[in-house]
Amino acid sequence: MKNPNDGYLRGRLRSLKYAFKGFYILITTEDSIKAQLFFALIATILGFYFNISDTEWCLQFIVIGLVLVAEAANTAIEELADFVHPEYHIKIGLVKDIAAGIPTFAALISLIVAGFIYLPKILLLF
Ligand SMILES: Nc1ncnc2c1ncn2[C@@H]1O[C@H](COP(=O)(O)OP(=O)(O)OP(=O)(O)O)[C@@H](O)[C@H]1O
Repeated sequence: MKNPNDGYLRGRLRSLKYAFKGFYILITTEDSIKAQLFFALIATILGFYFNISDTEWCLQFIVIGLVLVAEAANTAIEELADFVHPEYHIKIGLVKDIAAGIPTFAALISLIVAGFIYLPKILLLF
């Protein structure tokens, strides 16, 4: 929340503090984020193993970021939905289903990118 006594710089620093607080909450408490960080680690190991190019590293990090951002957005929407309406409601169900679609989009795109990067390299092994 905005503090009216804050100047511009102090306001920005306060926002940054809250942003890192959210980041810390996500990486320490959210199982879906932890799972995606684990997959990111596996992808990084694969990247070194197959010696992927600089462009492929960039694409890989972009889709890892996309998936993590999507999971974070899904988490925030779920938290808000549970707070606004903890009881069963068909609209809350719809909101949560749509929110769950966000990381699904990102995951499907990341699978396609992974296919482009790794399939040719894996096929060369046989
Ligand atoms: N309050 C509610 N009202 C109606 N349907 C709900 C409600 N809460 C959850 N649901 C339904 O159950 C599904 C799963 O909800 P939940 O909150 O458990 O999400 P999740 O993806 O399993 O959560 P998490 O990411 O924490 O594992 C939702 O997508 C929705 O269809």
